[in-house]
Order: sequence, then C-alpha cells, then structure tokens
Amino acid sequence: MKLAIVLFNLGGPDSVEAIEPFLFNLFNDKAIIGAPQPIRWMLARYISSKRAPVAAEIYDHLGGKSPLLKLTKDQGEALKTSVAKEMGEAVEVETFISMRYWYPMSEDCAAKVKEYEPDHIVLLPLYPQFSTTTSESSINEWHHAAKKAGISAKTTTVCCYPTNEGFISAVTDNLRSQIEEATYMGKPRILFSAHGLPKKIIEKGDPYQWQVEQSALAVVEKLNMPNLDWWVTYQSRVGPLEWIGPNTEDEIIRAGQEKRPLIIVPIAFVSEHSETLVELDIEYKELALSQGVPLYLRSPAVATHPFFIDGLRDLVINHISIEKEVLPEGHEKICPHKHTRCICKG
Ligand SMILES: C=CC1=C(C)c2cc3[nH]c(cc4nc(cc5[nH]c(cc1n2)c(C)c5CCC(=O)O)C(CCC(=O)O)=C4C)c(C)c3C=C
Ligand SMILES: [Fe+2]
Ligand SMILES: [Fe+2]
Repeated sequence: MKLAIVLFNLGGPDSVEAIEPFLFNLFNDKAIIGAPQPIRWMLARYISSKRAPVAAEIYDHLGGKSPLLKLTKDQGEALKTSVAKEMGEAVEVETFISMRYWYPMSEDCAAKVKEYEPDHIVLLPLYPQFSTTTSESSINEWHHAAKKAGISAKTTTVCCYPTNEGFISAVTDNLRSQIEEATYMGKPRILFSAHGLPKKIIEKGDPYQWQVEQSALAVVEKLNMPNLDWWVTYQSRVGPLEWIGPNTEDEIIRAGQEKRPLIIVPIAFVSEHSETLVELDIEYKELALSQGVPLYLRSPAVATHPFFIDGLRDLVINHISIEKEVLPEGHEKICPHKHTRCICKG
C-alpha cells in the first residue's frame, strides 16, 4: 500500500518581499475575515499593507523570513521514518507539506501527491487543537486542490488531537526540564500560552479554546505536581476586535507585580516561528524583565521530540482503517455539543 501523509501548517514568508502577499493571503481567507467578496479582498489589501511594516520588523529578527517550512520538513522526515519503521514493508510512505498562506500551498502539494499515486491519503493538521481558522481552513483548501488535481485516493482526516499521549508527553517532558531549572528562584508560575482568536469566532461555536484548555489540563495531570501554579493565556492579538483572554501580556505584568518566576509553554504551536522566537523570546521577555519578573523561561515547541513524532505516527496508523472521513484521535467525537463548528464525525 502506498500511503501519503499531508501535513498542514500556516506557512510563513520566505523573503522580505513575501511578507505583504503572505499577509494578504491570510486576511483574504474567509475563515479569518468573514465578509463577502469583494469587500474581503479590499479589507485584506488594506490590512496587509498596514500590517506589513510591523510584520517586517518581526521577521527582521529571523533574518527576514519564517523558519516554519524548514522545521515542518524536519517533522515530515521524522514522521516518515517513524511510520515506515512501525509498518515495515507492507507500506510505502511519503509525507507532503501543504501550507495555507505561503508556499508550498495546497495546489503545489496536490500536484506532488498526484504524481506519487497513493492508495490512501491521511490529512494531518500540525495543529493539535481544531479551529475553523486553521485546521478547517486548510482541510477545505486541500479538498479544492485535490479535486482540481484529479486525486481520487481514499482520504481520511485527523481533525484534532488535543490530548494525544505523544503530544502531551513531549510538552510535559520539555516543561519538566524548565521547572527543574526554575526551582532555585522559588515556585514558578506556568503560563500555557496559545495563539488567541477573536471572541466572536468562539461564540459561533469554534472548539479551539475548549481544546486548548484540555491540552493544558492533560499536561498538568501528567506532571502530577502538588499545588502547581498554572494558567491558560492567549497571545498574538491583532486588529480591533475583542479577542479571547486572559491575555498573556497581562498575566506577565501580574507575575511581575507578584514577583513570580515564569515559565511560558507554547501549547498550540508545535514548531518555532515568529510567535515563539520573537513574540515570546524577545518581546514578552523584555516586558517580563521590565515588570519585575525575577526569572523568565520559555519551554521549546515540541518540534521533532520523539514522543510527539511517535504520537503523530500512532494517529496516522490508526486513521488508515477508519470508515468515516473525519475523526479526532480515539475516533469518538470529543467536543461538547455547544461547539457546533467541530467537524469530527465520531
Ligand atoms: C494555533 C495556531 C494559530 C491560530 C489559531 C491563528 C489564528 C490567527 N492568526 C491571525 C493573524 C496572524 N497570524 C500570523 C502568523 C501565524 N499564526 C500562526 C498560528 C495561528 N494563527 C502561525 C503558525 C503563524 C506563522 C508565523 C511564522 O511563520 O512566522 C500573522 C503574521 C505575523 C504577524 O504579522 O504577526 C498574522 C497577522 C489571525 C487574525 C487569526 C485568527 C482570526
Ligand atoms: Fe496567526
Ligand atoms: Fe471536535
């Protein structure tokens, strides 16, 4: 059997010139800005041109481009090796990358998958927690591209895996090292910081916030440390809308007032990129130190941590034989009913 695993992520600019068109693609996505066309197109033009200089300063810290594609390729290679080792000669496996807002995008990816001629395709978002703005947007875009490319192989989708054993073990393993490092300064406070979302997206039934909370809770349970001081917070707010909270920056200021050592854990990003390497490591660190936080540590993203990669491997293998098209890990619907925008068919 020939197996294709399609990995989804957001993508990032690969040059300074790519910053504005990348932002345009992001804001022209109806999952991000719900306005009809051509209003959305005009808004996207306006917002991306306004945001581009701010984003350029951010990417300047990273040599003018995002490291996300290279790091996603590393994850793809590690996953391919892990699946091949587990499944042996019965399966020939290849991983493919489909980015949502910069290259390689779904059309580029679909062309490569078509050429590979798989018997089965597993769609695997590199977002453990499902959101309409990330996983669903990427999955929809893939289906358009796959249809256009004439791909007819059986396709199954992992919609989400917020409490996947491998993911949670990898986050916990990274965090444990940070806690050991912080202990000489007293009891640390842990902020599980996730990318925020506009509040109205959650109010329309997006399960992302609920799933982020499940991930944090699972890490805390796995750590099994008495009286842990932990909070879930949200970062990366952009635009004029009200976003979900508490805001990571506000919690950093509070930790400064209370003189608490801080450990920040990226709980919704599985790779390093501008929002970890610049926002967390430079901007929020400066804020923390200026506000009197005595120690500021940041747990690394799970990247190619063997626990995480083996968790992804198990998800893929368990999804090859499912009958329904879209299922979460464990093949049972996990989101409470009020999260009506959940797409899983369990
Ligand atoms: C869990 C992951 C993410 C969610 C949810 C998400 C929603 C979301 N993002 C924006 C606006 C921007 N995001 C930007 C970059 C970016 N965002 C994520 C992840 C999620 N976004 C990633 C992985 C990245 C890539 C960063 C990189 O490669 O360097 C940016 C560009 C950077 C900047 O200008 O700050 C914007 C803008 C919105 C509006 C939104 C939900 C509505
Ligand atoms: Fe984002
Ligand atoms: Fe769900």
